[in-house]
Amino acid sequence: MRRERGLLIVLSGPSGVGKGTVRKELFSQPNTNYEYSISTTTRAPREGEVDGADYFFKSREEFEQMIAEGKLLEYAEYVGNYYGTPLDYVNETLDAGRDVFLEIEVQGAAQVREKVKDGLFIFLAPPSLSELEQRLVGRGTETDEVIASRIQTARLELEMMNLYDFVVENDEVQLACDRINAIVTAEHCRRERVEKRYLRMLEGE
Ligand SMILES: Nc1ncnc2c1ncn2[C@@H]1O[C@H](COP(=O)(O)OP(=O)(O)OP(=O)(O)O)[C@@H](O)[C@H]1O
Ligand SMILES: Nc1nc2c(ncn2[C@@H]2O[C@H](COP(=O)(O)O)[C@@H](O)[C@H]2O)c(=O)[nH]1
Repeated sequence: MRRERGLLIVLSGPSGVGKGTVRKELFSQPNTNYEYSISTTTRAPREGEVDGADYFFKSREEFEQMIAEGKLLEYAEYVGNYYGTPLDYVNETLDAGRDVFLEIEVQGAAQVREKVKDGLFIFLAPPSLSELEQRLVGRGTETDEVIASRIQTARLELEMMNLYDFVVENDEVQLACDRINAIVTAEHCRRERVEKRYLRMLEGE
């Protein structure tokens, strides 16, 4: 029997909105059925970050080699560093019938949108721009200059939210997780219904 391909779930949104926080909370819940795709980056590890768990940390040369060899589903240069999604892991996991969860910035999400027509695209939005800035400042991982650059980029990114299937506000982490889980569940139901309708139609031919 043919195994059904998994669903590719893309969570995107501006830096500091809480994508990583929401993703970690989602994956800490025992009933979560998604597989997280670990990205590769040329950014230096932050304190406490582990190679192979938070990111696969690479040199620019290594990353450019991966681009040249077609090993990335998407990649983007974001505020001075490369970030990308390893292609093989995504394909192998989807082929095994498991859902894959990407947490990526908006340029990369736009590339995936072009390539994976049946993906599920969710934009995580902040309650306000000032709250976004407070979160970036409060995280304390970037210099003032980088924060200013990320806020400037965020203004452009927010304009792209209408290109997504769903916009989820991250006012409270648990609420945002509940909304995402509800969207994924609904998407599974919708696809199942469409497939069943097709099967009935084909049987009637
Ligand atoms: N709902 C929330 N309410 C208040 N603070 C939040 C909320 N969600 C996340 N934060 C805080 O905002 C900061 C940024 O969150 P996080 O690092 O998850 O953002 P991000 O979107 O993954 O950023 P980046 O894209 O730069 O990796 C963190 O300090 C986090 O604790
Ligand atoms: N296009 C991609 N963007 C990615 C990927 N992995 C992470 N990201 C995004 O980059 C920014 C910055 O991340 P940070 O860890 O330096 O704060 C953030 O928006 C991430 O979501 C990826 O594989 N592709």
